[in-house]
Amino acid sequence: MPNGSKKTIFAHVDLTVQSGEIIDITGPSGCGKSTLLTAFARLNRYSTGQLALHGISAKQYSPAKWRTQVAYIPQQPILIGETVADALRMPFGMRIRHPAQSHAPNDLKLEQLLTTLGCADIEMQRPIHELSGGQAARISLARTLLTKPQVLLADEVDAALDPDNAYLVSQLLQHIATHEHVSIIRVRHSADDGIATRTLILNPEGLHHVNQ
Ligand SMILES: Nc1ncnc2c1ncn2[C@@H]1O[C@H](COP(=O)(O)OP(=O)(O)OP(=O)(O)O)[C@@H](O)[C@H]1O
Repeated sequence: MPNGSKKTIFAHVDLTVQSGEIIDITGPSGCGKSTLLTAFARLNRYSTGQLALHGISAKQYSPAKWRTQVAYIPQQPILIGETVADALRMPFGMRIRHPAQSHAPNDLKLEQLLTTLGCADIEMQRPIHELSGGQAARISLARTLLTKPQVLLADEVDAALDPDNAYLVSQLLQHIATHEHVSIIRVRHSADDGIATRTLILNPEGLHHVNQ
């Protein structure tokens, strides 16, 4: 707050997520959904609480190591480099890497990944500034998947997409959850796309079930 005072947006959030689950978090604008996802990713310095992955406390991880396992994907994809291939390989040039990232994948491997993920329509040498919003969103997801996170935090990643591209992104997320056993937590405002295993609503008292 401007005068230095503090305001609690929500409290008492208690959430356990299984491998391969897709959890949707909804709630009115400003209730703290993005704040919650950034807290899970240890990107929010104002949040307090306890996080663990497979029972191992987040305190055992450096923030950077934690984020290789618990990856936050913002609504607006940030792709770095000139081509799709550059953007996909970007994490492999970073100083802090997951062991799975020690070798940058070659072109063949990247092409196989894009095909597997239903992104074969996006050529590897395509300049990233020529990608549509939907294509950029899918490349952003593919890049994150290459680093083999265990949890994906997707912050309204389909909000700005047309129905066809939103459908492709939703299919991609379902594929990741089913075949890679990645746990996915999505913040969404859009209509139910049928892939969530649970939908939770965030309010000042915590997370509550909407369905089931
Ligand atoms: N850096 C900040 N400084 C002060 N207040 C902030 C900051 N970031 C967010 N807030 C406040 O925290 C609250 C939660 O914001 P957050 O973006 O998490 O909400 P949200 O539920 O994701 O909203 P939306 O659905 O509109 O994206 C809001 O009241 C917002 O004004």
